Amino acid sequence: MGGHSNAAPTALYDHAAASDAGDAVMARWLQSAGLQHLSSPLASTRIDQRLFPMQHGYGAQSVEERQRLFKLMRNLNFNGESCSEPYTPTSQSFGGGAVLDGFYFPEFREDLGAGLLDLHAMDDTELLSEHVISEPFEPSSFMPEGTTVFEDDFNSIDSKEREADANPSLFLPMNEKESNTRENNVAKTKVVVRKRPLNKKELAKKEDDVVTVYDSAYLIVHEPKLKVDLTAYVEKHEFCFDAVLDEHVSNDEVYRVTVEPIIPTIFERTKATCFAYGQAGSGKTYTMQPLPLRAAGDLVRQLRQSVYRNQRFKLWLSYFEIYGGKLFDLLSDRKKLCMREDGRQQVCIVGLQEFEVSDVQIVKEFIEKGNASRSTGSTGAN
Ligand SMILES: Nc1ncnc2c1ncn2[C@@H]1O[C@H](COP(=O)(O)OP(=O)(O)OP(=O)(O)O)[C@@H](O)[C@H]1O
Repeated sequence: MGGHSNAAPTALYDHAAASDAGDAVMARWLQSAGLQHLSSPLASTRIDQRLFPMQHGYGAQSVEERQRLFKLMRNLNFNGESCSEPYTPTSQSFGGGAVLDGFYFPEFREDLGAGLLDLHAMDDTELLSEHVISEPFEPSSFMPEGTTVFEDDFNSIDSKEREADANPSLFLPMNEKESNTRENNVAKTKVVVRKRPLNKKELAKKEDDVVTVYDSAYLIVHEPKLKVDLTAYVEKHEFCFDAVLDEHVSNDEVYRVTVEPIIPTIFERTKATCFAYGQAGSGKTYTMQPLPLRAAGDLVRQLRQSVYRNQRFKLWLSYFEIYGGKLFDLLSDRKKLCMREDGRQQVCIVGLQEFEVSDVQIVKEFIEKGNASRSTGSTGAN
């Protein structure tokens, strides 16, 4: 419990004194983020009113001010969370760059904790993290030209940080924290959507093509709807992905956009996974089936390069199916296997047959053997 431990903390808590001290703390707290002009109206109101400046159009007005206030309040929540002590004015610390380090105000916490303003639920991206730099993400084309979300954020960095940024010796190279943050912002998942053409059945029924692809990254779903007076109208829903492939794109192009770019990463001891998701008949099998063989071709080619041959890299193949909640080895007469987690939380399939392969033709034979053992069924959709 530390230095503030006592048997009845609430009995020792002086509301009036804490309120005055709280106002002073509040003023310094706001000042630390350059929001001192908000402190006087806040100081004269009750704490629960302080929590709603944004909802009531009172207090922080500009986007920048709101972001700063949100950041401050979020810090408050984080710092308060680890502490269960009653408020003690003398223990406040405002040292260093941490805004409100050690600040803890039970009344404030209670109101925050009521779920009215769940700061933990907010995503960093919404708040424009201070260390996010526009790389490696491309600016969204939905943003008006010249808009830089980071500009606001840069302005919100306090003057000390700006001084540091202006000094090239401090600014370059990036410190470890910044470089880690930047690395963490690199997308590790790529989502690619493939539109399949209308099938014979859909064409025969003269069904509408409700998906339009544009710019290889966006699609619009046209949803037919009825107004209350039964007039028909179409609602458009726009979605953006890492890539969107239209109905004219070949399986080769799918490979080039999805799997080919991750082949080199495997040789850097990275795990790579490619999976398809979609409703029955949407084209998962059609899309996925050619990929492993194409990937094997590239992998075998890479393995033959002297740099990897010398490192004794090898290619192993296994093929299993999870069907009806059970796991079957497709290269071992559909032998039923168990999936377990080892002491290091690594998922293992106990007894799964693995074959070393060094030739694409052998890979092809294994894939064909496995395909023949797969469970298939048909539905109205496929
Ligand atoms: N891009 C495409 N171009 C041409 N035909 C396609 C395309 N995608 C899918 N098809 C055809 O649509 C039908 C359904 O595709 P597929 O079997 O791959 O769907 P699925 O998502 O695997 O279905 P299920 O989940 O039921 O197994 C197949 O006849 C397939 O040949």
